[in-house]
Amino acid sequence: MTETKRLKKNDGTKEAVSNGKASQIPVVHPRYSDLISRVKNFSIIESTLREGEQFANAFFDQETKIKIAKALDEFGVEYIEITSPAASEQSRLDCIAICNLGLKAKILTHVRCHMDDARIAVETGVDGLDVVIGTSSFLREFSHGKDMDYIIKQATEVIKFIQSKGLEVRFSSEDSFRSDLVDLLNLYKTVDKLGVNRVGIADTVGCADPRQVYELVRTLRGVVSCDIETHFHNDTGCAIANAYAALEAGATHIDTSVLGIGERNGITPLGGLVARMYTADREGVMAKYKLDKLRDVENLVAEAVQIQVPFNNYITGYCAFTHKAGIHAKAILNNPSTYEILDPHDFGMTRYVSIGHRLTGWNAVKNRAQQLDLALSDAEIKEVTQQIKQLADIKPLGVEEVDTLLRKFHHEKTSSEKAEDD
Ligand SMILES: CC(=O)SCCNC(=O)CCNC(=O)[C@H](O)C(C)(C)COP(=O)(O)OP(=O)(O)OC[C@H]1O[C@@H](n2cnc3c(N)ncnc32)[C@H](O)[C@@H]1OP(=O)(O)O
Ligand SMILES: O=C(O)CCC(=O)C(=O)O
Ligand SMILES: [Zn+2]
Repeated sequence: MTETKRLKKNDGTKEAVSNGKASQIPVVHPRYSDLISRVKNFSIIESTLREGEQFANAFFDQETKIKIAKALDEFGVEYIEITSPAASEQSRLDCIAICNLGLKAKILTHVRCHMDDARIAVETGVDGLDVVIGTSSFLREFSHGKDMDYIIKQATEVIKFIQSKGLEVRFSSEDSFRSDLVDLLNLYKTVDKLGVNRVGIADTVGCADPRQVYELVRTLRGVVSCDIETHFHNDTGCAIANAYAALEAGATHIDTSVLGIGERNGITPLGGLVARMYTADREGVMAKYKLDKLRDVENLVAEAVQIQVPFNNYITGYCAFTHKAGIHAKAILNNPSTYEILDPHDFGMTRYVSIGHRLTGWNAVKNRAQQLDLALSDAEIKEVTQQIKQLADIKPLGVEEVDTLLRKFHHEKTSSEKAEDD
């Protein structure tokens, strides 16, 4: 495997070169440039320590929670959301411990729309409470059994109580996309008038698509004056696209978790959201977040919940910046922007051009020979490429095997040239 070395200038792109590593990032503008878009001005509510604790494998002891909270803070997320202190005594103690860390990120806890939970939560030292209650007919009937009038009454009491403690309050409807729109807007209008900091929309079952998200958030944007938080489950693979659509429509806050962990198959992953937002506003995202810390926080969480970082993970997956086919390899070696929208170096990652397989082309082999300082003509490189392909038709070769073959080939060529000269 080989780091790219050669560069060619390509007009119309920005070029940055260091140690043979080139990045030519095309300037990609968000599709919607209208004034309500918050694509360039959003905050992350990082919920690994709340939604993430709902992941099947998650058991976070206090030490682990603290490590994760510190790593998220270091990365630069604006908010860290933690499990309700009403869940258990240890959850309450952990909540207090995290509040006492003095992190830059604001600490929120997530509670049912219930005075019992709110009373416990306001005593923990959090900066704010994320209050939630189901509004779809499914949840009204089968979860809490309350009608909309009751929800409004309960919400009013809980919100006023939290405000009386001087804390930030967000009010959210669970299962928003299967809730009645009139009910929903009526509820949000009421809580907006009460002066909540944010209202939240949650795609609790992962049923929404980006167009539905855009329409609902845009409608809501016209109805409330407070900030709008959004939360997307990934059951049907739309969690990142939905988050982006929400921002385009004027949402201000996006919920994430590291590697997307959460109930069932989880929510918008932090890394995936960052990848998406970077393509829309590279400078803004690089200024807000320490992108080279992403891998550390993902490794930390992966270890804590005993999973592997998926091979195709956004940014940090082991092959996220590996280029294999000959056509790709040639172009990448000339200009990485040909097949990369993310510059690996911005994330502390490295690009690889994989050789030693039957899809290898002579340009990639030439690059490797140059790295090994083996002077070979183009014709010779093409000859040895055929040898590599023949062997790789039987089984792929490791980089060491390719190197050995190249060295041997070079040695034979130079020895025979020398013999001819003598
Ligand atoms: C979509 C989401 O992810 S929302 C966040 C989910 N998070 C959690 O559930 C946090 C962890 N949960 C827990 O530890 C427990 O469920 C607790 C402490 C919150 C409640 O525990 P229990 O009192 O034993 O109740 P249980 O979990 O069986 O049922 C939930 C109760 O909350 C009620 N409820 C459910 N949602 C809400 C809500 N948003 N607001 C108010 N009450 C609610 C239900 O009606 C039920 O009440 P019941 O005791 O009268 O039947
Ligand atoms: O509080 C919220 O907005 C979201 C709650 C939640 O996890 C969900 O609805 O999936
Ligand atoms: Zn959720």
